[in-house]
Amino acid sequence: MTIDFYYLPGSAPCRAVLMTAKAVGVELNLKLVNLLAGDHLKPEFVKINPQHTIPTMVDGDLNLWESRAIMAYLVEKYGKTDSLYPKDPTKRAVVNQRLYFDMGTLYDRFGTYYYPQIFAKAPANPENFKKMEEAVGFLNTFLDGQTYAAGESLTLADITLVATISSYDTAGFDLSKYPNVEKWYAKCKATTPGYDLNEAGLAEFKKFFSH
Ligand SMILES: N[C@@H](CCC(=O)N[C@@H](CS)C(=O)NCC(=O)O)C(=O)O
Repeated sequence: MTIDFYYLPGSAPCRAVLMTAKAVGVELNLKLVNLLAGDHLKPEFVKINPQHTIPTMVDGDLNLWESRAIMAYLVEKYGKTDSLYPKDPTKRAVVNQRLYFDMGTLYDRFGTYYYPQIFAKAPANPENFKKMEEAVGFLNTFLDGQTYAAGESLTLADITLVATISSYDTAGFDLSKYPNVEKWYAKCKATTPGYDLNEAGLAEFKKFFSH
């Protein structure tokens, strides 16, 4: 069965799903959605996802959006093991905490600081910059004494967080003040399946920050 995947290579949540699919060994039928051309607002796409966001996945009767929900679905439905999203409630709780932290805090604060500058030519807001620094500081603390974001092995927490942190890096945010994050980031780059797909997407993403 074909899994349709509506995406843009540069989008951080899309990059996270691409890496997850690679890690799980699932092939996605890639369908580009050009946000700048308004593809996501066309009736045929709104019919699939009324919220008109990417990433969006269609697998049989299931239309699914929200990157972290898609990632969890791919592992649960197609993963040969549960290592990326452990079934054990205690382990899964920690992975979930990191997934929600990424969505509600780390990635959210990135968008709050950078996107008005990029898309609305608004001036930088130093208060929002401090919030971003605080969020990366939280991640640095979570990583104290452990190799990966939710313990000693790679999980969906790392995949979503590395998509976000690589966006910070690409935007020119200085990670050198966060040694645990730097070490973990290097480890993720070397060990996350499909990290090359993230790199390729970042090349697109970078264009927004180059002028
Ligand atoms: N929390 C969502 C965020 C999705 C999102 O905001 N995607 C952006 C592109 S990166 C988008 O589709 N924007 C167009 C819109 O909201 O209409 C996720 O993780 O999937």
